[in-house]
Amino acid sequence: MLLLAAAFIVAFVLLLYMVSPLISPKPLALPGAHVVVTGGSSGIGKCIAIECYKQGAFITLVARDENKLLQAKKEIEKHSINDKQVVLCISVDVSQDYGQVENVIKQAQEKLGPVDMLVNCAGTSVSGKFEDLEINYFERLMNINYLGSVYPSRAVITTMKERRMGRIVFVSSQAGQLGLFGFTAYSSSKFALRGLAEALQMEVKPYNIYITIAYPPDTDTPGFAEEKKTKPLETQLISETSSLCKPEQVAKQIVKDATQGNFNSSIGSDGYMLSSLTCGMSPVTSITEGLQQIVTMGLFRTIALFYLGSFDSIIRRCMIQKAKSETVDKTA
Ligand SMILES: NC(=O)C1=CN([C@@H]2O[C@H](COP(=O)(O)OP(=O)(O)OC[C@H]3O[C@@H](n4cnc5c(N)ncnc54)[C@H](OP(=O)(O)O)[C@@H]3O)[C@@H](O)[C@H]2O)C=CC1
Ligand SMILES: CCCCCCCCCCCCCCCC(=O)[C@@H](N)CO
Repeated sequence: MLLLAAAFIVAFVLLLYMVSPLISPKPLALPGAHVVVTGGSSGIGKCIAIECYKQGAFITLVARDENKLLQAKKEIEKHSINDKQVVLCISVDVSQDYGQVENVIKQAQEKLGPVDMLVNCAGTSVSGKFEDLEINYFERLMNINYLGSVYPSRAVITTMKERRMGRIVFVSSQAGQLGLFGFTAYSSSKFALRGLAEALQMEVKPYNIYITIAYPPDTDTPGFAEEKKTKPLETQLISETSSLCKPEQVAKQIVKDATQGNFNSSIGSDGYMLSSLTCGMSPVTSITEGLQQIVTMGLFRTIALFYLGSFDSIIRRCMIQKAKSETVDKTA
């Protein structure tokens, strides 16, 4: 009986591997490709642009501040591998007006040809307790992190579908896989990207277009330095569970996953566990990935329960600490 079950499982796995070419996309060749990176003037976005440029791509950088854009352009151009490569800069706020964003994409396509890969990396974060966050932050983060990814994607999708090729990357966050203390506004805007990515992937897969959603942990960037200034202690302590990454490292992983057409892009062992644990109904891009999810889910849920327990105790300890220092203040 046991033997029969084992034989059945082996046959099943073999069958899966036989159909695997059907679900594994052909990698995108970066040499000569046109890659648009929003938020390409700083941090992770800039490193993604450098990584693509090093592999021979033509780059369009999109962000608001023109000086930062020019600075980044100079830095990226140091990594050229041939004298035909171009870095184009366009200044626009991706979160404001769809018409503006559509124009910018048109300009970029006129100069450097149709977009082969769009990386939506413009984004920002604010942390604080739900009742302390100014109410307009909830709108602002949705505008920048969510709509700021919808607009550029919407502007490139028709041409991608016509050409039967393309890649679109959304940069979410580990805080887009689990909601955590201090991130009521940020986490929701990053979770929204997951819904967008899944729905869009289902629509565009028959057109040979592949979507990647990346979930980086804390990454050492100018944006992160800014965020640290106002981060609640609880958020900081919980976030430290996951290690601090270098933007170059995160960028390399994202570019690799995007060119290969992987739906999920994560980094590190906690990134791997989180992605496996939260895979839900997201598409798989390889049989190995699917099998790993099936086998590890129960184990990772068990580990997750311990993490959740430790997060609760961090929050409780912070509360006690605060209460203590308040009574000291009163008696002083
Ligand atoms: N660093 C981290 O710890 C992590 C970051 N992430 C995500 O990665 C992405 C990049 O983060 P990071 O590199 O730290 O960020 P940075 O703050 O270093 O860079 C953000 C980039 O986005 C641009 N940008 C911001 N708002 C807009 C806008 N409205 N329109 C156009 N461009 C805009 C900025 O340029 P300008 O201001 O000139 O417009 C800049 O180029 C974000 O989406 C972030 O949420 C995810 C997980 C962890
Ligand atoms: C099996 C289960 C494993 C569980 C591991 C849990 C790890 C949780 C850490 C959450 C870190 C959130 C980082 C957000 C980074 C970010 O987006 C901001 N820095 C934006 O600037």
